[in-house]
Amino acid sequence: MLRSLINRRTFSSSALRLAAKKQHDVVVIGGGPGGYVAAIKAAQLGFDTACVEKRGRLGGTCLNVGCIPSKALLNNSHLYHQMKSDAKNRGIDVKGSVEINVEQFQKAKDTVVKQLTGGIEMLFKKNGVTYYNGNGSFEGEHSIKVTPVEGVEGTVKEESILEAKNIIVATGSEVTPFPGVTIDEERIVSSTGALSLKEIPKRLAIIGGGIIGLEMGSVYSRIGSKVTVVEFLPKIGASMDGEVATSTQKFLKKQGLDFKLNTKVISAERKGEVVQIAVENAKNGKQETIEADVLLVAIGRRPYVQGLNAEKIGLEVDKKGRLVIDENFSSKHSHIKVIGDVTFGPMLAHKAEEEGIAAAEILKTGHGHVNYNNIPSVMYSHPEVAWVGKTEEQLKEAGIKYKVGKFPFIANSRAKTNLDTEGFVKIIIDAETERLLGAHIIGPNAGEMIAEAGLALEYGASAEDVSRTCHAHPTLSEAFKEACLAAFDKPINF
Ligand SMILES: Cc1cc2nc3c(=O)[nH]c(=O)nc-3n(C[C@H](O)[C@H](O)[C@H](O)COP(=O)(O)OP(=O)(O)OC[C@H]3O[C@@H](n4cnc5c(N)ncnc54)[C@H](O)[C@@H]3O)c2cc1C
Ligand SMILES: NC(=O)c1ccc[n+]([C@@H]2O[C@H](COP(=O)([O-])OP(=O)(O)OC[C@H]3O[C@@H](n4cnc5c(N)ncnc54)[C@H](O)[C@@H]3O)[C@@H](O)[C@H]2O)c1
Repeated sequence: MLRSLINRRTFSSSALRLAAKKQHDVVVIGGGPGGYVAAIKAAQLGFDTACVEKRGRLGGTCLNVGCIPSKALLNNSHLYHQMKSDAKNRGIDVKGSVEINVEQFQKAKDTVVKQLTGGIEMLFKKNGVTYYNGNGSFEGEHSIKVTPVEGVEGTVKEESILEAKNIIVATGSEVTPFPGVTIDEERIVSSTGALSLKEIPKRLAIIGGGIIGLEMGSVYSRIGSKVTVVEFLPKIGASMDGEVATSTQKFLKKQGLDFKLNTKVISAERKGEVVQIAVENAKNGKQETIEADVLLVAIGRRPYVQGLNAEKIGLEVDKKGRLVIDENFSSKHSHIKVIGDVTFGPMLAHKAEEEGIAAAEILKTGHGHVNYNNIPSVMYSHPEVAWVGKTEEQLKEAGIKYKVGKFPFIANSRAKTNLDTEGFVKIIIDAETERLLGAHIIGPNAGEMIAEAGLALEYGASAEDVSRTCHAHPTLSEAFKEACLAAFDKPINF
């Protein structure tokens, strides 16, 4: 009896020792741009940090099925399109035909995804972050259960409990389903399926003229699909400035995309190898059926909390399914922070990353900051569309007086040299102080140029401050300087 008691004691103390091994200062659930950045920052700030990720690869939606693979397809489809339709004009004679090799097109994308996701594992090792390849769920306010995920390579072999002083939830988002439409990722696809099509569809229909619809529409239109975008609203481009959205639609139309705005999808059904989409014009009630080889459903994304067991500790969820937090990213339990797509704000990788850094800093110092007025958006079409700060519509609604300066790329020497002159820079400044309030760019490399606007906004620069800053010649960014000049005075070159 005594012996078995002693044995039991020995067992329970060794069990305690095991549990002690799995204690961490910070446990991050989710290894996307929000979670992995938060984990690295927390480790750099001196916390013993762990990150739990269930998909078997770090990097989240962004690196695996989002930003990175879509940009690979966008870049390579643009090159193909240029070689095919623009090379001759530039004095490049292509002998023989230019063809898309779908297998290699996909492989090039998969290679970069593998390299970048593997790179995060290396960064974890370098910064001392412990990586648990499994599902994380709440067992208690300070404990996370890690369980193996069936079918996932390298998943943990057995269940374990992590005790954490602090927890950061970064479980991201998933595709919003269209009621009544079954996604089979073959003929009716989400963005994930659209990134891995084995054949180029002759006809691609897209529900949703937001960023995913327009980026994927650009890819497939360039490589030969007839693309039709069905959008419920009178404008495309989700949160784009109205004038910019109209111009964007024009250049995409010129590239061959068809748009059905103010149009409601009534049903969509796969019939063998064809998808039939019944739509109705919201203005005149006219109904028609669109046939497509592939239908992409891209009507937005919704927060993802499946398998998290958030209800066990009473984490609050709002009507849109977002985990509710205060201005310090705190849930109702102040040691549990929430960041990225699973909570409020734009669903963007760089927004999630900023929050990851700020949340880790708050844990360390009590202070951390994200400027939600200065989160850039980029659509990686060609030309690119990028914007930051306020749109004209927002300023009108807020009753703020403003002035606008515009400069077209047709008057920019670098754009002309590159035979790439579509678009303009539009700067919005406060009518009185002339401080930058917003910048909206359609043009080559707009996504890089928008960083200058971000810096100007962050430091409260006026249009004159920017225009008095020497910009190299000949560069596209001179168009940004000229638009600033135009906003408070007159441009030089137009
Ligand atoms: C096609 C597409 C293109 C995009 N392009 C861009 C772009 O160009 N630029 C941009 O800024 N944004 C882009 N986005 C949006 C961007 O991907 C997201 O905003 C970003 O990934 C959000 O980061 P996150 O860390 O909040 O969530 P996610 O990246 O979704 O990561 C969350 C991770 O948590 C894991 N997880 C969830 N629950 C658990 C659990 N219980 N246990 C363990 N792990 C869990 C998930 O497996 C996932 O890997 C794109 C999205 C899509 C779909
Ligand atoms: N380059 C980038 O930064 C990038 C690229 C891709 C995705 N993302 C992010 O991913 C998220 C999801 O992208 P998304 O394009 O799916 O969403 P989105 O919110 O950008 O656009 C969805 C579009 O679908 C329309 N829509 C909604 N319901 C509809 C219906 N029933 N019928 C027709 N149209 C309908 C909306 O009006 C909107 O224009 C976004 O938050 C976006 O910021 C970013």
